[in-house]
Amino acid sequence: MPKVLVSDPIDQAGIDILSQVAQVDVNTGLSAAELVAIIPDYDALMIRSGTQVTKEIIEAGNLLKIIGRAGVGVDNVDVPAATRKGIVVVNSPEGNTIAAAEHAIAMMLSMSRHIPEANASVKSGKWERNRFIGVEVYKKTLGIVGLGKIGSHFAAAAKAMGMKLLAYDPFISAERAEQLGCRLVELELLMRESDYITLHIPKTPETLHLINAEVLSKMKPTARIINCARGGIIDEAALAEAIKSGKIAGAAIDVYEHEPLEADSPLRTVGQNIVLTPHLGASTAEAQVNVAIDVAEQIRDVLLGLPARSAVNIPGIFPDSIEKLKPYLQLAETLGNLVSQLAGGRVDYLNVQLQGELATNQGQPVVVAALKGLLSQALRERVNYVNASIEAKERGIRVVETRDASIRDYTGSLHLRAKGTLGEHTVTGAVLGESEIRITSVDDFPVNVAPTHHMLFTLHRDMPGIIGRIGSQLGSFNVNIASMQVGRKIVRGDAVMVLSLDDPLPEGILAEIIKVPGIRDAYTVNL
Ligand SMILES: NC(=O)c1ccc[n+]([C@@H]2O[C@H](COP(=O)([O-])OP(=O)(O)OC[C@H]3O[C@@H](n4cnc5c(N)ncnc54)[C@H](O)[C@@H]3O)[C@@H](O)[C@H]2O)c1
Ligand SMILES: O=C(O)[C@H](O)COP(=O)(O)O
Repeated sequence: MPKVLVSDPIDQAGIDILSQVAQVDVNTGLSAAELVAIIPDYDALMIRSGTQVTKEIIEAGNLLKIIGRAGVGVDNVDVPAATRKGIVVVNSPEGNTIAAAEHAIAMMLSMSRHIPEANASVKSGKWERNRFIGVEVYKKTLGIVGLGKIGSHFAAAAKAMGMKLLAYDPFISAERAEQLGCRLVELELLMRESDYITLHIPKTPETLHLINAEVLSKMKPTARIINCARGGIIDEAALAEAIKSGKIAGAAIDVYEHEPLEADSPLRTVGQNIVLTPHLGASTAEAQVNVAIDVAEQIRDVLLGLPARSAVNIPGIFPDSIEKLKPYLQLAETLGNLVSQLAGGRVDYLNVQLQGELATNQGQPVVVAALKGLLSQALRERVNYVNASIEAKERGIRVVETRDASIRDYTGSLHLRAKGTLGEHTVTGAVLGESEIRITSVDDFPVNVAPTHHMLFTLHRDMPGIIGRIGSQLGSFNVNIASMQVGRKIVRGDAVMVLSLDDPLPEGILAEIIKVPGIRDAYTVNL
């Protein structure tokens, strides 16, 4: 039974799903060294934002197949290191969207009406009505930085509260922003014109300290900023200084550059114009059930050998297309493996052509599958859908994807051309019915054969007696032929022979086959 380590608090709903297929160990609060020590025993790791999944932990995880982040942000996972090791990283992109947006809205209103201090004041026995005069958000301008899932939900609620909306998001079209009632502007204008600024962007090298002293200095002295996205997007020292010096009116912060927030953080000294919560954006009962189920299901699927629907490091495989593409991924992998053996291993060029109906599909997953097959002879089980592209790049394989929807020999077909130490070779394949894979051409000679474990391909002159001679040769080595097919373009010209064998070809027999008169070349292939 596979083993799953759960190293952050996860809702029981997720544990129950995992327990059906794995031994689940919940062990929270581990140090990095403790994790490095125990991770070699585990096939999967399930986390929230509390566990820093470093390169050292990933490298120690020799059985690890998947890291599941029960939430959105994967900035606490060294994703490149996981990709390199072929470990799929999944998250729950939508499970806590509403929770995070509602928390940001709550932070905006709390800060505007001094709710945290008023609450503390009443609980301490006071009745200070004049001390807590707030401001309204109605008719104020809200600047949303990052108009993705959470930013969009905030926009809808803010619009309903009568706010005017600006948005900065270089990856969103003006039309989309308009649909959400936002005017898309540059960051500087947003900082200058907004009364409230709310951040909903990922933490990346580009967004680290995006909101620094200079950017804060553009804000109105009456403006307030909310960060329920990620710590580190705002420079905390600069923020504390801007509020203390009256350059801006206040801030509401849920996330910090270092979590838990250090005891001596400058943010703790700002006083009443800042509202701080301990990373509670996703902490609702509903969101925790959503993310736990979402990620546990993906871990379960990957442990069962099925694809994950929200993998962050498998390029371009979208959940709704996985089912439809599955037989073509298998076809691409088989053809990649076949063409690499025909081309003699060390391939330096691969062209993947999607033909017919397949040409209208996402190409990237098919290309990745072809690369996985291509590299499988060299890397065996070390190559998978996660690291195939990186491994190919590192080996200097030039990969070109082309499409030709006009080729209609089959509903959809795939043509691979590879150049390696044995020259350039091509193979084509198609899927018949639901999932039957066929090799439909080899070096542009038409055939129609199902791939099998042990195969022999020959290039020969189409002349009488040659098939018999090959059959006798194989017979003399006690190799049984399961099926045989010849493909030719013209009578008595060149032809290919494709034989499926029940046994692997013994050492030395290929050299004998090549000696048969009329045989130009012969290749053994193990799929
Ligand atoms: N506080 C919490 O507990 C909590 C909960 C959930 C999510 N989050 C965080 O909220 C953030 C947003 O999550 P989401 O689900 O809306 O993500 P999302 O991917 O749907 O949206 C992010 C948006 O940011 C935009 N963006 C990326 N780089 C940008 C840049 N440099 N400048 C401006 N815009 C940029 C993207 O185009 C996208 O539209 C993430 O950082 C996530 O980790 C925090
Ligand atoms: O990115 C997220 O999903 C949030 O930051 C939530 O983090 P958490 O799971 O640790 O609450």
